[in-house]
Amino acid sequence: MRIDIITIFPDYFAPLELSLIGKARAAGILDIRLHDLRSWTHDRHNTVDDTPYGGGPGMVMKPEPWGEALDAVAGAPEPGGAAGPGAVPRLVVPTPSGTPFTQERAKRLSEEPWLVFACGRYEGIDSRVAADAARRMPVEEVSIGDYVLAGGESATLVIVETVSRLLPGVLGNAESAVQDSFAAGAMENLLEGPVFTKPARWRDLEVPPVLLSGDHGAVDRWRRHEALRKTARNRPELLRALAEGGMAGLDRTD
Ligand SMILES: COC(=O)c1ccnc(N)c1
Repeated sequence: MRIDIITIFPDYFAPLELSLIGKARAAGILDIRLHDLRSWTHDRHNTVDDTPYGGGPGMVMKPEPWGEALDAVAGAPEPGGAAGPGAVPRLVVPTPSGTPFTQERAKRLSEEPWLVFACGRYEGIDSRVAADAARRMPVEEVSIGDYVLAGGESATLVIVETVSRLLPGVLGNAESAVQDSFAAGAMENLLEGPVFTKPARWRDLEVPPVLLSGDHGAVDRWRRHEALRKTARNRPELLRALAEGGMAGLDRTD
C-alpha cells in the first residue's frame, strides 16, 4: 500500500518511522511519503491560509496550494510503484465534520492500494479543494470522534496506524487482529475482555484458572463471556447492535 500525507508539519509523522509501521516500511509492505504543503506556495511567506469569506474567527486554508499539491502527489503513479499502474488514490480528509472512523472502515481502507491524506489546520481547508479532487478520485471526510483537534495530523496518525496493522505481514503471527475489539466476525461490536500473562500469581492476584486449564473450548467461552460483560459495562449501546445482528442471524432461513 502506498500512503501519501500532505501537511504543513511533516515532522509530526516521525512516529511512523518506529515499531510495526517502521518495520513494514523497511519491508516494503508500506510506502509512506510525506509532503510539506508549503512546497506548493510561491510567495515569500509561504502562505497557506487566509481569512474566511463571510467573516468569523480563525483562518481557512487556501485552495491554490492544495490544488497544486494534489495534482503533483495524486496524479499518475510512477511506473512500478506500490500503487500499481493507472491506480487512482482515495483522498482521506480527517475532519470533525466527517463520517465516523470505525474498525470496519479501517478494514475497508486497508484493502485500497493507495491513500492520500490531506491534513487540514486552522478552521479547515477551503471546501472547493475536496470538490475539485472529487472530479478525479474518491474523497472521504473522516472523523475519529466527537471532538476537535488543532489539526488533522493526529487523526491521520490514528487512521494510518489502525489501517496499517491490518495489512498482511504487518502484525507478526503472535499478534492477530482477529481477536481485536470490534474486529469483524466473533468480536464484531464486542470489546476485548481482560488479558493476562506470567506470572500466574502477582501481588496476591491470581490469573483466572480457566486460562491455565488447557481447555480451549472453555477458554473461548470464558473470553466471550468476559467480552460481553466488558461491552455491557463500557458500551451497552454496542450490545443492542449485537442483539439486532444476532436476531437477524436467528431469523435467517437459509
Ligand atoms: C482538524 O481535524 C480535526 O480536528 C479532527 C479530524 C478528525 N477527527 C476529529 N474528531 C477531529
